[in-house]
Amino acid sequence: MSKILVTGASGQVGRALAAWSAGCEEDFILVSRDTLDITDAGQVARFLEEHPVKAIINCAAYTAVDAAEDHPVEAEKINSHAVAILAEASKAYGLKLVHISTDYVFDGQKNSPYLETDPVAPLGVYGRTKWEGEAAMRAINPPQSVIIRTSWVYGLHGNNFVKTMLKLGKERDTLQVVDDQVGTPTNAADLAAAILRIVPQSDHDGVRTYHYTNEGVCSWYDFAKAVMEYGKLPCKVIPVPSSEYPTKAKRPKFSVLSKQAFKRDFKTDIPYWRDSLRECLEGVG
Ligand SMILES: NC(=O)C1=CN([C@@H]2O[C@H](COP(=O)(O)OP(=O)(O)OC[C@H]3O[C@@H](n4cnc5c(N)ncnc54)[C@H](OP(=O)(O)O)[C@@H]3O)[C@@H](O)[C@H]2O)C=CC1
Ligand SMILES: Cc1cn([C@H]2C[C@H](O)[C@@H](COP(=O)(O)OP(=O)(O)O[C@H]3O[C@@H](C)C(=O)[C@@H](O)[C@H]3O)O2)c(=O)[nH]c1=O
Repeated sequence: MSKILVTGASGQVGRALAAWSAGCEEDFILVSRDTLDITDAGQVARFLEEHPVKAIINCAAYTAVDAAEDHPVEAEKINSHAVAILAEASKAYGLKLVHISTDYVFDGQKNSPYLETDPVAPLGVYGRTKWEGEAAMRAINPPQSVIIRTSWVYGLHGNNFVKTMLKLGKERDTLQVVDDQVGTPTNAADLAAAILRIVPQSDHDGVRTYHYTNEGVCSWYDFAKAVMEYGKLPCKVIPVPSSEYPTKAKRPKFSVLSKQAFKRDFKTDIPYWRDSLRECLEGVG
């Protein structure tokens, strides 16, 4: 029976998909980099020759936003070139490719939610290489494929802002967090469920783009405060402007994504970010 291949399966979204796949009727092949390095076209082709795959969900990426500024070649290799490899392979074998992209393709100058059709203008290497990956996939145009852009993903596995806040919240009495960058957190489990809704969709040719995040809007400061509250940590969070928390890579000031297209096409509601965060942190504190 044909299976759904998940690449980058040891990352946080990959692990969330693995958790969902357990209760799913579909068969999955979950592979991490040591089994399938997606930057190696020969390896990808051999893997697809040897395994009965009908769709690929690509969760592999270079996601260290600041480190990418110093390692652009490595980021390009995984976020751009490897996406082209997967797209070519998907086209050659007639497979659907679901690829994940980011709010960091936008520059944050808008003040209403970004639509899938809005122009991109990434501020850093991570966003640029993710955009180049999207562009390569659209140019190759594998059948019935989807780019799903999301933002501020967290879960209890892997590296993410929530895990960082829980760690720092245990170590410190106060923490400064920027309040002039606004977006929407996304629980990796909710994202995994959204991706699994997309996989069977077959009403289009070529590549379609969707935005998917949790509902609502907040700053990183609001997000951090909520982590302390639901994680039952006494740490006081202090709002600061980005100028007081300098980072190697510039982040968008506003990166809220419109989810209207996803909600329309999949006729579904999306959980509010606070509800998903509370649920994720239940029992953690
Ligand atoms: N995290 C976030 O906030 C957001 C993430 N996204 C996108 O979602 C997707 C998943 O992100 P997330 O799960 O958070 O990322 P993680 O960094 O948690 O996981 C990425 C995974 O990719 C693997 N990987 C890296 N290079 C290769 C390679 N050459 N071949 C195979 N696997 C490789 C990594 O393996 P290893 O550990 O061995 O390096 C890691 O397991 C990415 O496309 C990301 O850009 C979009 C918006 C927000
Ligand atoms: C740890 C920390 C961060 N910050 C700021 C820095 C930054 O502006 C913001 C977010 O911090 P991080 O570096 O943890 O998050 P960052 O790596 O920028 O997260 C991004 O990751 C990539 C993969 C994505 O695709 C994006 O959607 C987004 O989730 O919070 C503080 O103000 N105080 C702190 O103590």
